[in-house]
Amino acid sequence: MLRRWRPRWYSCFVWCSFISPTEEGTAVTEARSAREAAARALFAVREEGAWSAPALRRYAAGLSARDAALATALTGGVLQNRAMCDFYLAHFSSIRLKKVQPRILDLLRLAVYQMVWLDRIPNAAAVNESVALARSLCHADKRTAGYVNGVLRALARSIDHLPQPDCATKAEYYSLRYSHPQWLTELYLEQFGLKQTRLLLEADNAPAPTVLRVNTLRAQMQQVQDELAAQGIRVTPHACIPNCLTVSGTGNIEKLSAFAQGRVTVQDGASQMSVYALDPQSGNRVLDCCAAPGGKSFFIAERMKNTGTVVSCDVYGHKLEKIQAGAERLGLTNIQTELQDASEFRPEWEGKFDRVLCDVPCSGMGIIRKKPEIRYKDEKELRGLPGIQRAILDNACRYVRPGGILVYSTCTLLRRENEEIVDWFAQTHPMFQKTLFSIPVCEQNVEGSVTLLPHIHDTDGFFVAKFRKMAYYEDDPARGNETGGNTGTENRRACIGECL
Ligand SMILES: C[S@@+](CC[C@H](N)C(=O)[O-])C[C@H]1O[C@@H](n2cnc3c(N)ncnc32)[C@H](O)[C@@H]1O
Repeated sequence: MLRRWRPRWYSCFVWCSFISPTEEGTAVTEARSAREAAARALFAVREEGAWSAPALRRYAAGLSARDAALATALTGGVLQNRAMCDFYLAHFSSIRLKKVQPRILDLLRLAVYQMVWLDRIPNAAAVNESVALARSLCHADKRTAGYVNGVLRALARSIDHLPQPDCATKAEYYSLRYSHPQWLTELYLEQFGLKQTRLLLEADNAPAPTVLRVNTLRAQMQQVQDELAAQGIRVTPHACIPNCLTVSGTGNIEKLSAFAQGRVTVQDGASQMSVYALDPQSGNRVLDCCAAPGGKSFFIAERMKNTGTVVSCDVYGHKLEKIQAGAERLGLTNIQTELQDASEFRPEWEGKFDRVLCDVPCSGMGIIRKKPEIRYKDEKELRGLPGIQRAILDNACRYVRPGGILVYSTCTLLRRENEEIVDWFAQTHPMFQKTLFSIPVCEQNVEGSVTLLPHIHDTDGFFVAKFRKMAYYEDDPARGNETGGNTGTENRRACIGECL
């Protein structure tokens, strides 16, 4: 029997309020109850591929804070336990789940989650509400409503002796128990082994901390901490990352004066680590080639004390507006946005940047804690990512000046998008050497690359690799060919072999 979890209202609310300030939704019908908001959000995730957090923000807009928190808990709970919900439903349903209307199945899951995982909601309320929602949101006829009622009442009668999973393999069991797709569980087992995989999957279904990074150009950490505490927000300095506060009970962060007036940015610790690895210096010229919505560009610009230039690119024009709005809010004038495909060469940028950050598009499997629906993305659609990542890295490395720094990062944990990419890069670009670096969340120095894990570092799952481009001898004839891209062994022999 699974442990019956108490709803964690408080963490759920934090999760709800984590919504990126730049994510916008279109006008939609506001729900009249927490369960309706949750149901509509689940429909939007499955039918439109929407992110649950902004969908919820839209549907729960007219609800009280308490009901909005319940809607968040229900939506997150179903997404985190969908496979287990289906396992129970399959046991009590007379119809194969594949044959059940998808929206009806969402409503059944919503009820099962309340009945099995939450202990403050009476089973009868969960059943009746789902039947009512089947009528109001799915126009269920008498037969369908009877089916929903029948399945859920049968489950309610067996609530204290529910069936147990009986799986042939660990991958199958973990996949079911933690509701992660089997392909992902298998890859994790291969990469991390049994114990670490279990801890990782568990962490993926746990609430994530909300980290605010203080904009030290505008305020000191203590000042912001006092300001937030005075507003009744639970706030503590981050255990190891400088100028960061871990907060809860914030409500909508965008509405806080500290946020609106640019004293803080919401940024997970992991995301900050690629900037620590990049180590931008005052006066540098930095290229952030996949920059939107801009979190890392902002931190780079702040670390450069608003000097030098950060060229922040994205392939989508509308996303550049988000970077511009964020820079304005934070008072950063050294950010310049450019619409640019990072895999297409800009000759005038060749060798012109002190630092280049490739925070590439990725499968996002490291941020399942914050976006639980990511796990349900179609694996086939993710297979093209390594090709895109290689093309971006292969091109962007050409912009690094000799002696300059190149950082590659992703918010995923899949080896094919991380280690395999940087190993390929190191082999095919001998001008670039993996470099030792230190970051606040790791006690030891990092040798070339690091994978951050939610259950170990209490950050998003993240990967960072750092390279330095070697320089040539002044009198070397090969110097004219210092593109860094596809440099051959001949050129490598001509390198100083040491970083400037
Ligand atoms: C992981 S996100 C970057 C997050 C960003 N660095 C931050 O910290 O806010 C990847 C970004 O790359 C952009 N992107 C995807 N393909 C790209 C390409 N070929 N060239 C440039 N940007 C691209 C996406 O639009 C997305 O905004």
